[in-house]
Amino acid sequence: MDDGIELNFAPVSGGVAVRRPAAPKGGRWTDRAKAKRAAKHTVKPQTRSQPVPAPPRRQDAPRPAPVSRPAPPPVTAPRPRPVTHLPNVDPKGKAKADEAPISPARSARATHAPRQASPAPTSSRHNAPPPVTAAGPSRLASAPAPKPKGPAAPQIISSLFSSNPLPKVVKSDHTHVVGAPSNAPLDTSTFAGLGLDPLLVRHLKGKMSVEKPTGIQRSALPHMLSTPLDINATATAHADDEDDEDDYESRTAAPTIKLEPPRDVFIQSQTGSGKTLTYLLPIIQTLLPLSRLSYIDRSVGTLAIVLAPTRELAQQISKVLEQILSMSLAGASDESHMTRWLVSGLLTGGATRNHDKARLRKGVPIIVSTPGRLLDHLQNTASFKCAKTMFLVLDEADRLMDLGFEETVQGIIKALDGRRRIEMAAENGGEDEVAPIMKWPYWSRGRQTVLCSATVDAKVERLAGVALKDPIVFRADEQDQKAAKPKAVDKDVAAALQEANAVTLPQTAEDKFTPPSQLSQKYVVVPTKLRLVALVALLRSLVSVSTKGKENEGTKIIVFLSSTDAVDFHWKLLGRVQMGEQAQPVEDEDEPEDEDGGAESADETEGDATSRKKRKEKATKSAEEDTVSLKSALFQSTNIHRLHGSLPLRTRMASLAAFAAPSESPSILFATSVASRGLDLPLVRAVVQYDLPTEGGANEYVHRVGRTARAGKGGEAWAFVGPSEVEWVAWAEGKMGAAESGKKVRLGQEGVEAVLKRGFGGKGYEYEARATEVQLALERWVLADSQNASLARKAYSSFVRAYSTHPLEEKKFFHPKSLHLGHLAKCFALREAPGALAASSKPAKAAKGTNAASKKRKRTTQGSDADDDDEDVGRGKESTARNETERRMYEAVRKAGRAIRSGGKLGEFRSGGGEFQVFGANDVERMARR
Ligand SMILES: Nc1ncnc2c1ncn2[C@@H]1O[C@H](COP(=O)(O)OP(=O)(O)OP(=O)(O)O)[C@@H](O)[C@H]1O
Repeated sequence: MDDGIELNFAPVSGGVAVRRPAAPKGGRWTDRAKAKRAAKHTVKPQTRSQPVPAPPRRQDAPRPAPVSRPAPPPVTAPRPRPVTHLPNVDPKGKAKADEAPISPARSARATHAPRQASPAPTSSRHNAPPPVTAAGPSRLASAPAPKPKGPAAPQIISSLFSSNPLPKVVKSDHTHVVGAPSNAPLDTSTFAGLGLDPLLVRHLKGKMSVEKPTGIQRSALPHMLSTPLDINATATAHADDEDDEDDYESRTAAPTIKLEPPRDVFIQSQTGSGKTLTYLLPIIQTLLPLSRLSYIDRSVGTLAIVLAPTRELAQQISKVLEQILSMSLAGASDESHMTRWLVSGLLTGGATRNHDKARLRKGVPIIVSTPGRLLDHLQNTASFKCAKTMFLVLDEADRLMDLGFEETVQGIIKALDGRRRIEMAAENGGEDEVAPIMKWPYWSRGRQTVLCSATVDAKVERLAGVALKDPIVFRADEQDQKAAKPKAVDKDVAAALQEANAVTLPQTAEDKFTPPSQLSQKYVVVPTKLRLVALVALLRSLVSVSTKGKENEGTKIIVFLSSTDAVDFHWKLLGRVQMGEQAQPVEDEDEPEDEDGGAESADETEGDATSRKKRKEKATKSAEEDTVSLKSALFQSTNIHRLHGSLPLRTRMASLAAFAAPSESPSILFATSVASRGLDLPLVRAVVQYDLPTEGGANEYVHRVGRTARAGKGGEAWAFVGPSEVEWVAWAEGKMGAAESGKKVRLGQEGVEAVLKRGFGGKGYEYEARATEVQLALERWVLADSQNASLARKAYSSFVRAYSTHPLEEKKFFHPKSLHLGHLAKCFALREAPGALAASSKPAKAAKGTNAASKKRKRTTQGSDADDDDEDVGRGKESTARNETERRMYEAVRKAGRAIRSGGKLGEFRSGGGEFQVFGANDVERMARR
């Protein structure tokens, strides 16, 4: 039957890989043949039109149970024709009417009357599954939960939409307003007026399009630029010695210059307000004049260190630094020659230490580093010269604390102090014993520590206490400047605070976490089982926003998830899913033997087969790890990227670079909180918090939304909120402070129905059929391959685990007991909750368990078909069941359509019927509560 539907999906690409395994060379031919086979399996075609028949050897000697792979789908099973066309969404978010697809299910939907509000409880994480079904509610109440295992057990799945109304937008007395940009450059001052060197002013304007300072720059720069090195005094000292025959002698004889040590600085300002330039410009301006001194070169060692909590952030800061350091030195007011000794270096975990050491030996005047790697070099690299360090910057202080770097930072400070003492002592005496060294004239200037954070909490104050001495506090706000400028605290108070090892910042409204005023913050209340399709719908409408006329400004969106497993899963799922007739047939795990390998495989033992399988899995994993972008059939010409801390460094960096690169096409980045702090990704138009932060509360929320609406630009933030989590919204609003005093931060609610309609288009309730088709396609993808299924289960388990780690204060919104595990499975494209959840849903203890304990757990769960390590068990049965289930589900949807039509009048629509409203999750829920 042809329903006249045409395909309109972006072709699915195999993804862009960073590197592919090289073709094997040399060695025995058998080794080469094996390697070739492994490589072939690595890059596997995504679909096959027909299952490949198993080799005869396997037919003769069938493998012992358990069955480790699904049987191919029954060829004769009547498969309803799926919707193969999702209309594109126009910039206003409406699907074009003439593109509206037609399918039996959909045409039924298109004619039904609006649904009545049902008195039945709304489907939510709190509530039991909706009881109203075509087959009657009694079935739900009385039917025992189906057993997940065994060929005879029918796989029971739920339809997405029930007769219960979707959560409505709640009318509120307060309005959500988008204000004037609060982190934009100001028109009222100039960099030159703040005391910035004309060379830097020219470079900022000409090469970086930075013309006017932002609020925090205007506030902090005058103080931070006010303690220049007295180069003339040094130069004079040397000029006096000019006649010295031995220049080296004159260098060692340089006088010590008395300098007022600059006060430490605490910079607190909104995300995207330009804190990076606020501390980098003074460092460069202070060190730049040293370029005029002929005896200064890289061998002077390190003079400034910037610490950032993550590799991505360190790399980003290093890039900004390089950009500034690349400025032209010609045309300086003082005509004396300047040398290019001021270079920067990046030290992060993941890079080779030997490479770092070689650079450190040469000397790196400005270092950007992650804390662990820096401390490592301080402790183990003798050639690391850092005694003269004049600046230490702790960027993203709150993240440094969250990631547990307090002790590392303390260690770094101690090590720097130690090196400084030793070198000063060596200069002051012992010239006879050791080789004479250059005398450093700036010891008296000391080391200035700068601490930056967009948000301040008790942990940050503690770090400030550890790292800062008598700090001066800078904020973008005028009022705060006044309070902070003279002296943050008087001497006695400072002494007391120092003793207490804490710095207390002046209490103002700013102590609340302040998001940029121009940011449009929205939330949508989504029933758990609709989460995945609602995400697809939202992303479809966001990427469809036209960026015509703006060259290389394709929309960029970041989606935050709670675990690395969830990131991997959603990236792969949405990047690889295929729609309609393209949909994935079940993959036959057993590849036909390669001709070359035939002779060898005749002797192959079970052990060989196992190791071959392992090799194959390893090769696949490695190729997967290297892939940085995928193209999805769900979002036209959109690149999909991912970022999390478990990816190899090269993939993390490549993913980030690919996402950040200017491009015509839209891009989506699935990320964990690793992307929440400090990352400055241009053109991020929207941030979607699909999983609300499990750590860091409102603070983390503000950092995440701060990835958009930067430096005065607009942006929107979306939060997915479960029906049982709605009170979180008011709580989060209460934690945030508005940039303009007297105002409150409000999140505006958008209806889930509106989101679905915008994303899937169509008239009336057509979006339901389209959402259902998308859901089924996603579920098919999961079931098509054991690795996909494993990924889905892991993501599911990790979600539950992460969910239970919400801090006590937030437990009232995010209690694991309120999770409806059956519905939750749906949003991981699983048709039922994985049985292993009983073990994995006691997260706190299980996750913290010892290795031995986890090994024991693994052992005890072996053989269970839900265990990740043993996922293949029973897959064949599962596969057969899924096809049968899918067929029945389509049939039920069709029947609903027929019933509506046959009455000759519009009937009340009930999506799905009978079994499709029944969930098999009760048992699992009970297990999870144990
Ligand atoms: N004066 C300025 N004029 C225009 N753009 C600026 C100015 N200062 C900084 N920017 C730009 O604003 C963006 C955000 O800057 P930056 O990353 O330093 O913000 P931040 O305050 O450190 O944010 P976060 O707290 O999120 O780390 C960058 O792209 C930067 O180039």
